[in-house]
Amino acid sequence: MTKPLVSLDDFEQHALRNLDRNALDYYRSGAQDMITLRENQRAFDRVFIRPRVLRDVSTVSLSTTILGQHIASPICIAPTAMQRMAHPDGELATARAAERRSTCMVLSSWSTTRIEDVAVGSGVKWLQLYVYKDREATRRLIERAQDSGYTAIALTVDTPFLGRRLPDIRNRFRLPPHLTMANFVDQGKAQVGAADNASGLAAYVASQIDPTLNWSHVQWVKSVARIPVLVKGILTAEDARLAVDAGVDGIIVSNHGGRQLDTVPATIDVLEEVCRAVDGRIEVYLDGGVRRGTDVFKALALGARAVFLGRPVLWALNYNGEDGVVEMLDMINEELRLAMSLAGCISVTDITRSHVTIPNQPRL
Ligand SMILES: Cc1cc2nc3c(=O)[nH]c(=O)nc-3n(C[C@H](O)[C@H](O)[C@H](O)COP(=O)(O)O)c2cc1C
Ligand SMILES: CCCCCCC(=O)C(=O)O
Repeated sequence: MTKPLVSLDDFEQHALRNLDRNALDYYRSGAQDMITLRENQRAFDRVFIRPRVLRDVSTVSLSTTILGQHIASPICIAPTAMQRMAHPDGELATARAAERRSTCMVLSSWSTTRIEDVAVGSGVKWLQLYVYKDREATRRLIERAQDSGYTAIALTVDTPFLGRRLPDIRNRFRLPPHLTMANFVDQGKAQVGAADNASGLAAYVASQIDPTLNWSHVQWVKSVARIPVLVKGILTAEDARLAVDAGVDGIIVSNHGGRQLDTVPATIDVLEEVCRAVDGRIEVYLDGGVRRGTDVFKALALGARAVFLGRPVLWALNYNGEDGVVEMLDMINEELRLAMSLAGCISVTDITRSHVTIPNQPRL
């Protein structure tokens, strides 16, 4: 008899046995020594919950809103590239699972399924954006997303160059030839082939992505988009203030899952700093290392409106496609519901700073 999966880590263990080396290493790795990658998860263990008791938790609701749109839970899906390496149904399966659980999915610019094909059903969808050297190609992505019903653009700001991911260099990472970066098929930018002594991805980024990325690009994206624009990849109070000044609609506190600059802090360690700088003027979200309902609870207590899951979605896709992602979302949502119940919170707005403590850390 097969053992039931009981935690998000079990989905990863399945993928470790099941995925080919090229895809597994690409999905799993972080940059350089992977210090930030490990910290993202470990840092949650240094935050402790201060539960309140005797508060009638017979009915607990996880529902909330992001940018004014209703979602059933503050656990959403981060953009991850090339999901059809994990399962043949790739991004379409993820979108259907997100819709079944009434949560938000952010589609990567680098999806292996077209923006229009993922725009199925009525689920909340945002498009993650990379700024190409070819500005018209970038403009077309924004326009295609808004024409297809996506309700926000998440501009990734931490990737003017690709982080150095050693396993991908060793493997000479390439996108399997039966797959494409589907949004770019008509523009000759859809293949990521093997490169000599390098990750094919790093070579692609160096040739296509605009390394001059700066705040004027944020203004440009805002001028093209008729939908809200967020910045993904903010880690400091200084940049959070600049983001508010730039008029963006939200910030995703993210270190790209530890895949860009190694040794930057864990996201949960900088969340409060960013939230204080923002001071409620726009919504702040977090991704990176969220694997438990208690992690979600801690992020909400420290100021996040919602959190986004990256790798767990890929492991769940690989495990069982759309149903696998639903199973994974149900698991972490039930963990959150239990954490809220045992901490005396019946709605996400009940979760406050007073529900967590970080021993040995001076309060900001
Ligand atoms: C395989 C993989 C691909 C990713 N692709 C993208 C991407 O295309 N765009 C982006 O902004 N972030 C991308 N990310 C970063 C995620 O959006 C997110 O920041 C990160 O995975 C969160 O950390 P977690 O994996 O620990 O949950 C990717 C992450 C992984 C693991
Ligand atoms: C412009 C950088 C592209 C990176 C592609 C996907 C990604 O974000 C990753 O982490 O891998």
